Amino acid sequence: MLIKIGTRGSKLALWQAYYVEKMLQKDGIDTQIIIIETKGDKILDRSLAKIGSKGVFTQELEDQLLTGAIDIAVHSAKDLQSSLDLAFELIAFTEREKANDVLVSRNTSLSLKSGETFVVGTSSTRRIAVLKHFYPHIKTVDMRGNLQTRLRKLDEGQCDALLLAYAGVHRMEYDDLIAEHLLLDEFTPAVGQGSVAIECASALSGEKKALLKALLNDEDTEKCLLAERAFLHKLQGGCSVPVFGMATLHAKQLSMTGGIISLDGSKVIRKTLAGSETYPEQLGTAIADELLDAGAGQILEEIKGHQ
Ligand SMILES: NCc1[nH]cc(CCC(=O)O)c1CC(=O)O
Repeated sequence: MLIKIGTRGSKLALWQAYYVEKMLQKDGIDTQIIIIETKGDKILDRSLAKIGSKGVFTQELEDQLLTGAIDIAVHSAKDLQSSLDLAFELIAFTEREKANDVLVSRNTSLSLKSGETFVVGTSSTRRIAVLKHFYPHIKTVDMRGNLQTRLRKLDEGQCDALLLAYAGVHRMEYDDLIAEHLLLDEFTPAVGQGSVAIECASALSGEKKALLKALLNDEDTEKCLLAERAFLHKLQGGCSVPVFGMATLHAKQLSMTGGIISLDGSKVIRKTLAGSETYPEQLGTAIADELLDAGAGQILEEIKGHQ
């Protein structure tokens, strides 16, 4: 059997595609990697919030799923919208890498905790808001582009450090530049961070779907991601809204922390609940409901007014 794998062309995206390819090849499946450029790759001079985050990294891949030019699209799970069109399905989530954020710099003695003032490059509304809340002495500059572009900007002196997902830094083998691992209680990651999601057209054959799920899906990660994505869906957050959420599964106990932070970092609402691993979506939805009861709707309105 041949599986055609669609991916964006950045180094991190290709790492993810090769990772998936290796898992398939191990079981004797033939593969072909097809690189597809998305709007998010082409437009680098505007923030994601301004482009309109919906589908910026996924639209062109979905177009090719429909034509059959590719069988699967490989995504960073956190780049995916919280709900897909009915014509598409997520059939697998790969085992999650450590989900925390890291501070990256050529000067690895830098630390947010030190109280020293320095400039951090990031364009994530979540990371900017969390910095303002916990580390108001830190200055930020907007920084988009793939990891290699950001590192170049760091080397050009546009900032002293970057705030990035550990998963991407590790996969690109930049571990030596990690100055600090950030706490999950402060920098709770974006929904899906660290996992690779496999999308297919709903019309893909049942045989291919079953095989792909069997070879690529990590059930524990899937349960966590289902909870997180239900949470995101209920709060209607795209990747440009500073909503965060992370579920974990220990000894069959599913637990999740989810929250929202205002853009200026002044208001944070965060809840942690435990739930049943059999119904992960219920847990995500319950956390979203608790946040809405605690005033999340008002923060969401403020953010929409801003963009
Ligand atoms: N928004 C871009 C993006 N999408 C996925 C990752 C990192 C890897 C991952 O979480 O799977 C990154 C870069 C970053 O946030 O540092």
